[in-house]
Amino acid sequence: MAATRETVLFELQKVALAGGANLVSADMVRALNVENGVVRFVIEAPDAESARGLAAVEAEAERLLRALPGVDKVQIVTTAPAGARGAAAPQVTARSGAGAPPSLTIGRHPTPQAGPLPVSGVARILAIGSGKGGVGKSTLTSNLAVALARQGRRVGLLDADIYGPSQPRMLGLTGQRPKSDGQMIEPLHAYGVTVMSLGLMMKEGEAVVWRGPMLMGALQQMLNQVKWGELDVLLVDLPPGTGDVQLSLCQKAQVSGAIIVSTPQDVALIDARRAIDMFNKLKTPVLGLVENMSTYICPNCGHEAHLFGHGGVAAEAAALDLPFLGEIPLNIEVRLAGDGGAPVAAGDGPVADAFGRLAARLIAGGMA
Ligand SMILES: Nc1ncnc2c1ncn2[C@@H]1O[C@H](COP(=O)(O)OP(=O)(O)OP(=O)(O)O)[C@@H](O)[C@H]1O
Repeated sequence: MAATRETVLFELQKVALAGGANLVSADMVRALNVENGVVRFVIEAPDAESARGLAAVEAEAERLLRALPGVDKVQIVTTAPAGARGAAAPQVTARSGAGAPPSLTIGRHPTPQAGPLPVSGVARILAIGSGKGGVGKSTLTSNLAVALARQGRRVGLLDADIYGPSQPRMLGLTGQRPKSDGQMIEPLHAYGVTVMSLGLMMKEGEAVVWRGPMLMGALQQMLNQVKWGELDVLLVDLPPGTGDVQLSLCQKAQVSGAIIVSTPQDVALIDARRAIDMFNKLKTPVLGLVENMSTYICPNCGHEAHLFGHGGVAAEAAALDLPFLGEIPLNIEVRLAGDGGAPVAAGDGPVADAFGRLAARLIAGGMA
């Protein structure tokens, strides 16, 4: 029997932390990915000092997961957000991956730069963020990119979700490698979208263990050493939360705005608020909110249900005086299509239409 996200989370609930909480109840598990017998996730500690004290917790989590049937490999990265109490510098430690950056030229220290710069040939950069992991930010990014391309826009997608780069899989590019002449990288293309992902520069299953400055350098390279060509819009799929990548992107590139993805539950909305706060502090305009996993329509009987509630994100947008950009239904096709490397927005049907409407709204508003 294959391990699933649910069985993994069940095991992780058994990993106790000091003070009586566990890894799941303390909301420290990020970017959980269970695929082909490999379990990967990030433990996000509140600060570097706590991160250093989590070796026993990591070991216990690894022991429990390895005992699950169908699990061949477990990769855990422990991280603490930049600037958190006790963190002299952004900290990332890893159990696997041996600490070395990828052998390719990606992942170097940043070159000095006065302030945010435009990316040559790219008219707009849109950051797609979320406060919480697993709300469908990567799914939304790939499908929105495809929907925009279908409406005639020249679209690029940069997968900067270093903890769990999923765009190569979602866009059917697994196994393909971009070519590099040592100076510039030739991006890949899928469904009319120009694609680059840090995941494409790493060996399969390799955990990213770069520290803050290294990350900043890698992101700078992704922006400036990739042959993006002429683009109307470059979508950047950010990792969940409010960490180094968000900070680096907004410091290095002239980001036109951020779109925040959330599910309707209160707990996701609380985290979404944090993400909005961060973009405000970074002086990056928040262009609006999108509700994912909104209404569930039963494929058999057409009955509509609101598994995670409905309308929470629209209400939040109104409360924060931000535009509500649209909603994407919860639909099994979205997941199957993403897992199968053929985004649902590339086809026809109600979900593809929902992404089409979102794309049209952004184009009409001059955002894409
Ligand atoms: N509207 C939807 N309907 C059904 N399944 C969805 C929907 N949106 C996303 N999913 C599924 O939910 C899971 C998480 O989505 P995704 O990886 O896009 O989230 P994320 O926010 O990018 O997560 P991470 O924290 O890993 O970056 C995936 O299996 C995806 O296929």
